[in-house]
Amino acid sequence: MLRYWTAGESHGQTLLAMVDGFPAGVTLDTAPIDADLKLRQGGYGRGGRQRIETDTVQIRTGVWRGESLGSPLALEVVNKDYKLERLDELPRPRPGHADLTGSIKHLGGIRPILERSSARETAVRVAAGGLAKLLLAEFGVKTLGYVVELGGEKIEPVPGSIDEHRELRGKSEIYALNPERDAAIKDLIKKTGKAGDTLGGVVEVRVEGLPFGLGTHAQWSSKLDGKIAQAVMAVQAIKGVEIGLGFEAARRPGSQVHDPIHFDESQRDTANLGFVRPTNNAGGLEGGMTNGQPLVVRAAKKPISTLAKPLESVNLQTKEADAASYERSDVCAVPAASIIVENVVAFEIAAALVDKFGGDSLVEMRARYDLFLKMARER
Ligand SMILES: Cc1cc2nc3c(=O)[nH]c(=O)nc-3n(C[C@H](O)[C@H](O)[C@H](O)COP(=O)(O)O)c2cc1C
Ligand SMILES: C=C(O[C@@H]1CC(C(=O)O)=C[C@@H](OP(=O)(O)O)[C@H]1O)C(=O)O
Repeated sequence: MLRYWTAGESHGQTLLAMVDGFPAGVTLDTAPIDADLKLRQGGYGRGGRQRIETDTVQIRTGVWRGESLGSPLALEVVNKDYKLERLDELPRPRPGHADLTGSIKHLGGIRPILERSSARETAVRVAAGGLAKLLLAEFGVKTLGYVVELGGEKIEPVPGSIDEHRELRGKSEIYALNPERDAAIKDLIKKTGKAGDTLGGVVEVRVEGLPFGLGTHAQWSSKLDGKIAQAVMAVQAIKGVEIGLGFEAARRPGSQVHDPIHFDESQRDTANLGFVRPTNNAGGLEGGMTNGQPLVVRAAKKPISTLAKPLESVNLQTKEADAASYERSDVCAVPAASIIVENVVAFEIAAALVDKFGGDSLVEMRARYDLFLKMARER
């Protein structure tokens, strides 16, 4: 079973992800993981913290001569802005953040809560997802996350392959796939920030090259749609998850939702085994299993809760009305969220791949993957 946990405070010494169940024999190149970490720090609208940090991953355990050992991996991203001595401070709780509820739940202060609830922790979730993507790449699986809506403005991707789209995302400061929209959306973020406010948006993740049958129909807790929904909803500030048509499917008759099944002999040797679908409204998942089509997941991110023009709050000692605390903050982190959501989805897919094909070693996984494709084609 491939799984991970994270540890670390936003302004603590370091952030850690412990990854368990990762197969032996995978070449662990940290360059693509560092590239993801850099993207996660970027995107137009990020605040002052990102000028302090330069995130890179160190793989502390589970690696020998550049290859995974099949033992647990400890991934580390060190914080530069280390200042935990401020744990005793008592800021005013920010509406929308974990401050008020966390401090009551733990019968303590706000700072210990904000230190751990902070999305700084997503640096090591992205690192764990980046590691998972190294495994996925061995099986020809490609992932991409990008922004499709920001501040209520839809940003329709221009047509293109996943590789062309990766290039487009690389050139966009808002990580969208429509270069004509960048300037206006950046302007919107700038104006909103100047007004002391913040913006949310919608990100989409596409995954291509998936074989049939990752996940299962047989047990609720192992259905891949459920696993993906949990991983994505557990990203800070994500408030909704859709797979394929998502909520729109509820508004249409069945004939305009379900994807007809055709067979194309020329695609028999690809991951879809020749079963092609003229539409992909299911977003690549039927019955909790991948169905040979691209996976399409969308996530709604709420606006940042820390406002430069703070909302009403309460002084927790005097219980008197006072403005919520503000030091510094992102104005918009939707582009960063597209990378985070991509990587948490990638981890769940890698976990499902390990479940299906065995996670002891890459060579065994490959042999079992090839055997499965052969048996599925010949059945
Ligand atoms: C990439 C990213 C950056 C974030 N930056 C901030 C920030 O600068 N200030 C803030 O108040 N919230 C920020 N958030 C959101 C909070 O972490 C989040 O709203 C909070 O932990 C409460 O959790 P919830 O929104 O999931 O209920 C960010 C979220 C993400 C994904
Ligand atoms: C540090 C990161 O994001 C942080 C997420 C965050 C929050 O409340 O979630 C609050 C801010 O922290 P700070 O008060 O130190 O500026 C963000 O910068 C990061 O993503 O690397």
